[in-house]
Amino acid sequence: MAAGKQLSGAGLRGQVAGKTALSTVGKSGSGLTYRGYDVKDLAANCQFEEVAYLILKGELPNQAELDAYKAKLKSMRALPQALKEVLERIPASAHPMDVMRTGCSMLGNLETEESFGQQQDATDRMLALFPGLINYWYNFSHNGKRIEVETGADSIAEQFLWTLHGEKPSELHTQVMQASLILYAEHEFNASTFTARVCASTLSDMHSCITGAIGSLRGPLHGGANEAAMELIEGMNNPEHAEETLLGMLARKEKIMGFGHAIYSESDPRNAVIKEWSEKLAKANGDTNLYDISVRCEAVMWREKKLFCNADFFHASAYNYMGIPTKLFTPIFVCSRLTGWAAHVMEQRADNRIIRPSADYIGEAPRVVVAIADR
Ligand SMILES: CC(=O)SCCNC(=O)CCNC(=O)[C@H](O)C(C)(C)COP(=O)(O)OP(=O)(O)OC[C@H]1O[C@@H](n2cnc3c(N)ncnc32)[C@H](O)[C@@H]1OP(=O)(O)O
Ligand SMILES: O=C([O-])CC(=O)C(=O)O
Repeated sequence: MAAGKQLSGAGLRGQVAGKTALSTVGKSGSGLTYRGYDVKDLAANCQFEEVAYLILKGELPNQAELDAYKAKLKSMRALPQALKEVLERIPASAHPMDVMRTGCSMLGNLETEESFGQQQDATDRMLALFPGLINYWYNFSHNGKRIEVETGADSIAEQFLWTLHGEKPSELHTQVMQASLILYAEHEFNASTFTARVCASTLSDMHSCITGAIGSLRGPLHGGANEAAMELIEGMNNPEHAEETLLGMLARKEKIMGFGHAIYSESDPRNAVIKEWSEKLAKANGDTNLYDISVRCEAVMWREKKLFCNADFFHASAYNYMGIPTKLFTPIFVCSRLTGWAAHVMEQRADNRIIRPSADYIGEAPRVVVAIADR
């Protein structure tokens, strides 16, 4: 269990709900490790596929294993025709997280996981296909274009940006996306992962577990916070306006998205990494205003409330600098957290008991049914 923050009360906070060998969160108030490796070390030295391999299989791959894994994923990018047809029927007004949820569920109809022996292949297929899935829908519904998802992209990071923008991304953008996917990959018993594990505990199939997890991640208190943070900062003209806006919101007791965390007490270790990339992108773009606004928000929130940026806050400006539409922010989180979700499903299956907690009853005392004519 994570330690560091006072954890008690509603929302199952502080209650151990199972065991995991996948990650530790907030052990010393701020740390995050995947299978024993510090997330900052991984983000500085690895590609996302190495980290996905680590989370799913237990160890970092050697070069030959990584090459084979990337080649496998590359060969699994094509979208089935029936899935394309479903995506083409979803309107442009739909939320992309609903598109992800439907796309994942449809894939489960077309390529059903028939036995647990197929769990790794089912996961790899989703890892390979999700970036193309969301960007196929986005380009078709917004620009009337049927894109080619079998690109020459070398990695999942490159594949996402390539299928979105229709061209090979810059080295800088690919690097940022690699880091971002690594930072979001795994986080112990967060709401969406716990959803996946509850579903897995009934011995359900992988696509059902992931579809449920996508629904949980969608909310603004969880993954949806990166989009909500963007909507907040894009309404701020400059750092002074940012300060004024936040003070007003705090006075009205409004929640500021992208700040605070259920487990961390001092800081979110992912923030420093994505903040640094956001600054680099700002400088490369020759316009640091959005970054400067974000930095001021961070200072005001700490000064006023001792609330720190979580992983989502500086992702907003970083993604925006890369020309990613705001409503696609949370689907990127899906493309990454899929690794953690699937690994938790596998871990749950390996030592399963159906998850079925109890409730304190607070309803009516026992009573008898009164005939309908007498009510
Ligand atoms: C990838 C992720 O999913 S990271 C999380 C993304 N979510 C967000 O950024 C949404 C904004 N943040 C929040 O809503 C919360 O901080 C959560 C949901 C992340 C954690 O919730 P909790 O564990 O219940 O928060 P916590 O117990 O630390 O809250 C303590 C107090 O700070 C307040 N608080 C916490 N976060 C914020 C915030 N972002 N803005 C304003 N006040 C806040 C709470 O309302 C609470 O006040 P109260 O005691 O008067 O009721
Ligand atoms: O752990 C949590 O509560 C939220 C989460 O998934 C994350 O921060 O990545």
